[in-house]
Amino acid sequence: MDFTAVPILDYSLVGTPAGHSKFVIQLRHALINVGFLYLSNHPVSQDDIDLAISYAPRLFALPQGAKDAMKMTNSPHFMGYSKFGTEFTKGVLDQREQFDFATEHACRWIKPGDPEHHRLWGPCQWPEEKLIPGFREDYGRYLKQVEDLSLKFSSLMAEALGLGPDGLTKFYDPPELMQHRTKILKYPAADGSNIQGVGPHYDIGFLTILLQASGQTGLQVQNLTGEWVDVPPIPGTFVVNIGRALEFVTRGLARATSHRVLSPKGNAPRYSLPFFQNISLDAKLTEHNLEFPAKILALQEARGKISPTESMNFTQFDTEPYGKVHLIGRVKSHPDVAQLHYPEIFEKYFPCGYGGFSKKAVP
Ligand SMILES: O=C(O)CCC(=O)C(=O)O
Ligand SMILES: [Fe+2]
Repeated sequence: MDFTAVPILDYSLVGTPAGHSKFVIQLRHALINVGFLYLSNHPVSQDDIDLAISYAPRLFALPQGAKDAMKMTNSPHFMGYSKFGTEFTKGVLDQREQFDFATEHACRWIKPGDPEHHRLWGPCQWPEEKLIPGFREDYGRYLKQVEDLSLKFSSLMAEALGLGPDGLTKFYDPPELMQHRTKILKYPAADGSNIQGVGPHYDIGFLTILLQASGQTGLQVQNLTGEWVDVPPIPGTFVVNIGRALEFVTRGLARATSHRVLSPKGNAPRYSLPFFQNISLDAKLTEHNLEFPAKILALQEARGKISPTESMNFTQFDTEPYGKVHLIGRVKSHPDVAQLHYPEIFEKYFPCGYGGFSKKAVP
């Protein structure tokens, strides 16, 4: 049976042995058949969530000059501000404005010849403290809790896939090297039908934890037959989804699910705060062969085929390290940044420049 709604999983079940087993069975179903789930009763402080949500409109309301001072084109690490209408998904302009942040590190690209994806590590661009006092500290505290949850969740996913709780740890760097990414997103309201807030795509890593930070709908996911299913905001929950890297290392057992956001109708913008959990940027995914129990593989068999989709992002895991695949994704999404900082990769993916792409409604 194909899904017509995204399942809700109750994280508080994990607190007792019987509940833990129940949660793992529900998670197995969600990973194999859906690729998306809501997580309720999670351990992230509701006060910190409310604070993070309260900063989003204030951040976008900063004077344009303050936002431009932290523009992403300043940063070879793809951190900072992207004004409305500068980001592409599969060659079509997205209708959103955003700030990108990541776990902060010194840049790991030291000299020519070092892997290019080592330039993804680097400092963030933060707004001046006096313009939005407390934001950096409060948002950092929120992110740390989401990161901790994401790592616990990886362990639960490993159990659900029959690998045991440590079955996925080999894909992660030690904590001092891990770089996770996050965005604060604003989708302005738009008239017209099916305006592309962000186009159909997959996420890259093992999992994404998304906070829908306003009441507006717009997020949709594609089920097995290719129909778009709404994922409306449910207060008190996160949306968790599987990315392409987990799908790759599990040979399709866990489903990465194509999703998109349609611009909200009416007057109010939609805000969201995704947290993209990365694995090691140096990981070569083909070097790890995971063995799954036959009874779990039978569930993949029972799922049947997934209809073809127009989302074909992140296809190079068989030849490139994870970080390089990540970098290629960033180049395609942010060609203006790539043109300045990665001219050779830019040239490869945009041999005719990117000026020809235009606004298009999605069908
Ligand atoms: O804004 C959302 O709800 C989803 C955003 C998303 O899918 C992404 O940025 O990868
Ligand atoms: Fe996404």
